[in-house]
Amino acid sequence: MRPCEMLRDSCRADWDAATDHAFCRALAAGTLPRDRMAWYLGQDYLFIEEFVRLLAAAVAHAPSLADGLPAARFLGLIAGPENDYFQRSFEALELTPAERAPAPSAPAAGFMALMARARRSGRYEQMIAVLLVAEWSYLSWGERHAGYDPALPFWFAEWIDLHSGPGFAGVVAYLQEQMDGAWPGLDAQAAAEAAAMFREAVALERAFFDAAWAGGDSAARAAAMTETE
Ligand SMILES: Cc1ncc(CO)c(N)n1
Ligand SMILES: Cc1ncsc1CCO
Repeated sequence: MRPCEMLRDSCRADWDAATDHAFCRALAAGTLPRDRMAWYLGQDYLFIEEFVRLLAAAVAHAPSLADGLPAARFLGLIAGPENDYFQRSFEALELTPAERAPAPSAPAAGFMALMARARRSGRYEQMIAVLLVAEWSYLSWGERHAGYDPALPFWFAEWIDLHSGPGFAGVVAYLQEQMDGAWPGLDAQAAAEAAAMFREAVALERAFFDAAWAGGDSAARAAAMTETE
């Protein structure tokens, strides 16, 4: 089995929950309430900066130019069309200033910390582990919903487009190859650290969709109130 498949299978329950989530099913069906999409986009945009820094670090640490170029091209997609998607969606969904710059939820804060840790490790395989989870898990749900109703509003339709199709599948295949290529050269400790990062990232993907589906801050507030009652 490929190392990347072995990693995925080591956290299969979280993987399956993250890649076939009720949040994504509602998004693709067009039934996701506006407030939940606004919460999700506001939270997701909080860590695009850490993501860009991490991806740039992977480019810097790639073993060769050929290994780094696909990541460099993908960086252009995030900095361009994906960033534009966020700005247009913020406008169309009329996000308030508070919704645009929310306090990070626990999973969003967890992602920011994990991405910073992977970047600062200086270890290419740790960087690739976090990037691979982010993109592979999103391709897995995106492909599931690529046949959406063309009447879907653009803030749902383009989020699926960004995470499906041959171009994005190529990004994921590249990240899988980078992980598989690095794996045989790792000692036991380095392999264990990269695997732990992979699993932590998958658990965070699941927790992030759970929080977005539960209603984000309103659910968190309700839970906090119940706790203090
Ligand atoms: C939480 C999260 N994971 C993955 C992606 C796709 O890169 C995203 N936009 N947000
Ligand atoms: C926007 C964003 N949020 C978390 S990761 C990321 C970039 C990859 O889609």
